[in-house]
Amino acid sequence: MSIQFEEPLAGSYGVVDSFPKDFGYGVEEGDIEDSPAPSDSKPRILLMGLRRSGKSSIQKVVFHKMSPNETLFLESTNKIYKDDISNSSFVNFQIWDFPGQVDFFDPTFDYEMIFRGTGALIFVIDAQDDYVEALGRLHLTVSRAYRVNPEINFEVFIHKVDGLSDDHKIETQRDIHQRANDDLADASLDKLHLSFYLTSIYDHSIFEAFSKVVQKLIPQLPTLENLLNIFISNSGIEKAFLFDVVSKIYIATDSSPVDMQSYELCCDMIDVVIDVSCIYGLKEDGSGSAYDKESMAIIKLNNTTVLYLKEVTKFLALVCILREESFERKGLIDYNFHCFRKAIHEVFEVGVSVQRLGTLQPTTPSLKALTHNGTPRSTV
Ligand SMILES: Nc1nc2c(ncn2[C@@H]2O[C@H](COP(=O)(O)OP(=O)(O)OP(=O)(O)O)[C@@H](O)[C@H]2O)c(=O)[nH]1
Repeated sequence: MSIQFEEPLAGSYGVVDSFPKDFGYGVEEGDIEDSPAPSDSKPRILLMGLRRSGKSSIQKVVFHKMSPNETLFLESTNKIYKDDISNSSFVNFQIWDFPGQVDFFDPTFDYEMIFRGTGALIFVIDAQDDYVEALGRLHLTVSRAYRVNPEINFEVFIHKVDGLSDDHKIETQRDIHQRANDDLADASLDKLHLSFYLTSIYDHSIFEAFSKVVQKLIPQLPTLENLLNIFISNSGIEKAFLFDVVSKIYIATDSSPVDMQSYELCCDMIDVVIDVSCIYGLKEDGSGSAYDKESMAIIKLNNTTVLYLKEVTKFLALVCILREESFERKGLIDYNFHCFRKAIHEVFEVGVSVQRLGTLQPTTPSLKALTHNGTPRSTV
């Protein structure tokens, strides 16, 4: 495997650990609050579930580069933990990690206000534990939330599946799916749609699941998908992902199916590029950024596959997989990329200026007027 980095590499040696975990991408350290401030207008993703189901671990691993083993030492959350993920002009949301024992009957817990501004509610179920109690909690939570705000996307993470065999995973998913939907049908809540994902922090499944949750909250998704389709079909590329570099969640991909291996390969490429850049790319005094306008890398694998990464915006990178033969027309690919990048910037600029005009606030109601594939739907 030959690796060709075109990142300007300064001669300094740094230590990866010295690299700030959020590397200046605007992710603020979370603040701990007793009660949420009503002025919070950013769309919210809520992480709920029983104690020790893995909520804080998910948040730390996906958004703060914590290694899965370190989560063993996480202490139990006993207040709502708000994490501002302002990592791009349109993926601009907050994650609220709830303590396991949220009590809906506690008068100080203003769940109506919380659910009203929520884009997605992720309910985490520990698949290695007996999940009967979790299912009861799931039903109580989603039915309450749905009554307050029927536009919330309800996402169920069947979590910690690393401990289960493949057969057991499928059986657990089927069983949880069946029981949760039966409970909803009994309560005449058939319109409430739950999406299920099998997840673990020990592999890429948690990033994949989070990618899908976030994509549903991006109004520009159909435009991004279209741009990616046009780009790959004119450049002989097999698969392209638009990645949020900090979290490694992909905010869009072309419309060909995603296979887990390609996604993992692209995630690994981001890790390699950022790590090498941190060690060799920063200035001697440690200043500079591991990811900037000049960031790009080409990795040729021994199976005639080429990986191609380029900076799109401060937060986003395009990562593509293509055959060696197609890469012979690198000039064409670079030119098409230039046009693609320009188009993406225009999409963002329009988004920002529309927000400035006040016609589209990044609040849940406008985000919710979308179907799962991002196309507009009439509100219920
Ligand atoms: N095997 C396995 N263990 C996990 C996974 N995710 C989290 N854990 C472990 O589950 C335990 C509880 O994780 P937390 O993230 O603290 O759980 P929590 O839901 O935030 O707990 P509370 O703060 O008490 O509500 C930790 O020991 C984690 O290491 C996973 O995907 N697989």
